[in-house]
Parts: sequence; C-alpha cells; structure tokens
Amino acid sequence: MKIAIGGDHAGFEYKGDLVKHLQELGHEVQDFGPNSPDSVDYPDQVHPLAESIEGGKNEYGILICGSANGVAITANKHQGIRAGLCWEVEVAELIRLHNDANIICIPARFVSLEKATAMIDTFLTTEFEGGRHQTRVNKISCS
Ligand SMILES: O=C(CO)[C@H](O)[C@H](O)[C@H](O)COP(=O)(O)O
Repeated sequence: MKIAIGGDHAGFEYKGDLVKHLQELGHEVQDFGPNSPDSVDYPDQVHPLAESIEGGKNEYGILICGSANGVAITANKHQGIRAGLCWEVEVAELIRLHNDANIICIPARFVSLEKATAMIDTFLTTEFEGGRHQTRVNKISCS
C-alpha cells in the first residue's frame, strides 16, 4: 500500500519507528516530515500530505503530533479527507469500519509507541463496512 506519514515535532520520535515498521510490512511510505525534533508548524506538513491522498498518490495517511487535534482539524479542511483522531485500537478500527477514514491521527504525547503501532496496523487492515454508514459518509461534505 502507498502510505503518507507526517505531523510535527511532538510526533517526530514515533514517526521514525513507524516508518520502519510500515516498510518492514512491505508498504511504500512517503514521509512528509518533519525531519528533526525541532519545533515546526503542523499545517506545513499536513496540507501536502492531505493533497497527496486527494490526488491519489497515496492511499492512506498517518498524522502524528502531540494531541493529534491540530493535525485532524487541518486535514479535515480538505474535501477528500476523512481524518479520525484515535487513542484506542478499537477506535482505529471504527474510523475505518464506520467512517471510511483515509487518515488516522495519533496523539504521541498520550499513547505509547506500542499502542500507536497497533492502532496503525488495525487501521490499515480494516475494511469500510458500507451500508448505513455509506449513507452517512455521503452526507459529510457540506459544500
Ligand atoms: O494539536 C497539535 C498539533 O496537531 C499538537 O498537540 C501539537 O503537537 C502541540 O500543540 C505542540 O505544542 P508545543 O508546545 O509547540 O510542542
């Protein structure tokens, strides 16, 4: 799978380990940064990552920062994005199962690397359920 990953300085430490994990699983990973732990502004990484998914270059995205709220708010400004904030593995399953999310947002300051990894594995292996949920997803866009 083609996967985009990015976030801000608060997620930098986890991002390196997650890239390695995804590559070991055979995924093609595009890293949108940051490339150091120096403080950055998360929209600078989120917008190009979201555009790469809207344009079809990547299938799914992983955004990782401190609380995951800023990256989620920013990503969801894009019409073709459904970004879900996850803090439990079951939530990572539900954003795919019920919401057809194409980006998972991970709060690095509030979950362990092990949980972040498990959430990503679940996110990438869960299919959208469709049915009543497709009706709801179709109503999300408001413009
Ligand atoms: O919401 C956020 C960005 O998506 C995060 O919580 C940021 O990582 C956080 O706001 C960064 O705070 P800092 O004090 O500048 O490290």
